[in-house]
Amino acid sequence: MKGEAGVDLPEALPSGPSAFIPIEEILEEGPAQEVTSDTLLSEGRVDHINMMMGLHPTYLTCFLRTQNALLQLDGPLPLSWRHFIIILASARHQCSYLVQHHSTAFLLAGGDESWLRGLHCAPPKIQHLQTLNKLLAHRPWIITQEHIQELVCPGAEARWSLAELIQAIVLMSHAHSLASFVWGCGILPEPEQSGDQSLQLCSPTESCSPQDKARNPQEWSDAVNEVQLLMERMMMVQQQGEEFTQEEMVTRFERERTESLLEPADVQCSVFPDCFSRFVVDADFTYQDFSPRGAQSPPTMRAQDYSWEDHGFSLMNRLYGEMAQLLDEKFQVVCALTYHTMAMHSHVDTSTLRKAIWNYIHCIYGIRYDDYNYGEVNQLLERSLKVYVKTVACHPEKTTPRMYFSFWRQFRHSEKVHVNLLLMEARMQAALLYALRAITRYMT
Ligand SMILES: CC(C)C[C@H](N)C(=O)O
Repeated sequence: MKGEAGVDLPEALPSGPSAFIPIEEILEEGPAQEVTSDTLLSEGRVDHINMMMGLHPTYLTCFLRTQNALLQLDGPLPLSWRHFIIILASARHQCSYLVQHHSTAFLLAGGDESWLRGLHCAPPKIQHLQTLNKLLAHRPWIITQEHIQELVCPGAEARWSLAELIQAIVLMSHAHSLASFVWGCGILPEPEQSGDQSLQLCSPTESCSPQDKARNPQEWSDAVNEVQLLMERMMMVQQQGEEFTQEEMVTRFERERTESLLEPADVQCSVFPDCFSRFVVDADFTYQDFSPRGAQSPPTMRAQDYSWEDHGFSLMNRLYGEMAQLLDEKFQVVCALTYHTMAMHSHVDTSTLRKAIWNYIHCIYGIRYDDYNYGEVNQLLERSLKVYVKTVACHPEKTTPRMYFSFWRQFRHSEKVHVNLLLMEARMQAALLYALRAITRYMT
């Protein structure tokens, strides 16, 4: 940018709720008024996360209901503990927004200030959650009944009851997925958080101006054609009546899974700033892809062997009934969410596309649906979208503005936020399924 004297002026730092989405577009698109009136009054004000989710009010309502039940209603864990668990979980994804917000809430709930010096200052019982926190965040498929047993077995020092443990598990996976949302939407610190320099450094400060989006006529018409092409593919997928053998279906799943290994290569752990490392043990432990079909490849979880609807829900219902209902509703709402729009088009059936996104995330987490043809993922999700989805779901802290802007260049921001909702819920469900399966095995 040139000033009057032709001197280069620094671009203004992004302000508002998101580094990726101009505030005007959020206010324009979002039915902020409605949302602020009822749901948010209790919160006192609308924070950046809620403003973003407010682009999808139906979802926001059930999200807040769940979050409120988790953090404020009666439950086995003391309120301050719940905030502390969220801090531990969000630190794994270097999410300063959540660490800071819940540090304040922790103190307000009467938490002991010294715990904020680091995990080692918290009681051993909380420290013992570290392993599960780490696995839930990065490789939930490794969780076994032994991990559960170590925490709840009657002989264990500082033992967890199953009721407490299930609440802690929901809190951790809630925080991990919310960290994905924060990074995926480029959520900026709240005004009162900005003062803390050490945390500010860890937030997405780089932003892209709208000019970075396709603006010249050629690029624009390419973009329009891309949407057209995608819609044609969606129609094709819907009409395909072809039947494939089970073997072919498995091969297609494996192909997607293996190809996803080739996505973001730069996943080496960068420096872990101190504001997070004090809450994290074994910081180098991150998402590790399944090795391509071979010796150590962990077995796929087949959805018909363990699914939320048939297995996870009923176990959770026994151990933490209100939460099971709330989560179930949230999953249903997010899966059904549609405005029948695609960028500049309306009256479109987008179910195949939304399903492909959901199933792709489960595929990255090793969950396979027997009756789903993974060829559809390949036909409907362009490479830049896959890169973005995989990064936000597995390594959210590596999300860059470039990734956000490169996929679906002609779609609305609210549609990209919609992708993030699918992403965070699919991720949360995947992690919960593995944890619940381990509890089932422990109990039987
Ligand atoms: C994620 C988006 C493509 C969703 C689409 N706008 C719909 O309303 O269904």
